Amino acid sequence: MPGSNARALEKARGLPADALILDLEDAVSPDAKDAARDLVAGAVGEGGYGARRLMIRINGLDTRWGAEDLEAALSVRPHAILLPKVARARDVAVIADTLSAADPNHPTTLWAMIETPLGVLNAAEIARAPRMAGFVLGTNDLAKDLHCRGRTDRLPLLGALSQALLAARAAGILCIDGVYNAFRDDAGLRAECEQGRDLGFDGKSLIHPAQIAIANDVFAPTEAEIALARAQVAAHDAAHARGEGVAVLNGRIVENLHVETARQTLAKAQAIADMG
Ligand SMILES: CC(C)(COP(=O)(O)OP(=O)(O)OC[C@H]1O[C@@H](n2cnc3c(N)ncnc32)[C@H](O)[C@@H]1OP(=O)(O)O)[C@@H](O)C(=O)NCCC(=O)NCCSC(=O)C[C@H](O)C(=O)O
Ligand SMILES: [Mg+2]
Repeated sequence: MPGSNARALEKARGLPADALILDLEDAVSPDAKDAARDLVAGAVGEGGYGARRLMIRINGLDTRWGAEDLEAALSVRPHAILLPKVARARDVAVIADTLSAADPNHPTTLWAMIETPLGVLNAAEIARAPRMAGFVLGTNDLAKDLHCRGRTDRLPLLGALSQALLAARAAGILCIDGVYNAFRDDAGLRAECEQGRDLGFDGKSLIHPAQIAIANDVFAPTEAEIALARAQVAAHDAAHARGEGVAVLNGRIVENLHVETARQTLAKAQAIADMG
C-alpha cells in the first residue's frame, strides 16, 4: 500500500493479509516522499499490526530518497526491507553491511524486487546475498523493460517468473508473485493466482483489500490437500513401522519426498490457523 495513504496504513491493521508492504517507492509521488517516510515509520513504530509481517519498500539507494528511507526504516525495525529494482547481489550486500554495522543482531531481513532483466539474469546470486529472505516479482516493471505485451496467460513473462523461482528455491528463500493491476476483476485475479500457485509461488502481492480473499483462497491448502497430506504421513509412518521405505496410498507410492511436501502442506495449514 502507498506509504502516503494514512487511511490504508490504518485499515491494514485489520486486513486478513499475512504480510504488508508499506511502500515508499513507486506508489508514492515525488512530492509526497518525505511525508510518506514519516508516516510509515510512525505506523510501524506504533504497531498494532498483530501477526502480520511488516515490510517497508524503500526507494533505491541511487535516488535522492533512498538513504533517508533506509535510515528511517532501520530505526523502526520492520520484519523486512524490500529493495526495488535489485540488479546485482552487491546492491543487497551494501545494505546488509550497513545493517550489520549498525547492529549485528538487527532482526530485519532483506527482500528483493526482481523486476529488471539484469535482476532476473542475476537472480541466483541475489538470492544468496546476505540477509536475503525473499523475492517479490515486479511484473509491471518487467513488462516495461521487456517491451512485451500484456497477455492474460503471461506467456511473455513466464521465463522470468520461472528463473526467479528457480533461484529462490535453490537458495531456500520465499518467492511472491507480482501484482494483478485490474483490482475489480475477480475472475482475472483468481486465474492469475491459480497460475502463480501452479508455478510454485508462495503467495501473491496485492494492491487492494478486495484482492485478499481470493489470494488467500487460492494459496491456502484446500481441505482435500490437507486430508491427503495427513493420509500420506500416516501411510508412510505405518510402512516405516513395518520396515518398509515406501507406502502405497490410493494406488500411488508415497516416499520420503512426498512426506516432506505433505509436512509442508500441514505446516502451512497450521500457520494459517494460527493467524486466526
Ligand atoms: C488502486 C487504489 C488507488 C484504489 O484506491 P481507492 O480508490 O481508495 O479504493 P477504494 O475506495 O475501493 O478503497 C476501499 C478501502 O480500502 C482502502 N484501501 C485502498 N487500497 C488499499 C491498500 N492498498 N491497502 C490498504 N487499504 C487500502 C481505502 O482507503 C478504502 O478504505 P475505507 O475508507 O475504509 O473504505 C489503491 O488501492 C492503491 O493505491 N493501491 C495500491 C497501489 C500500490 O500499492 N502500488 C504499488 C505496488 S504495485 C508495484 O509497485 C508494482 C511493482 O513494483 C511492479 O513493478 O510490478
Ligand atoms: Mg516495480
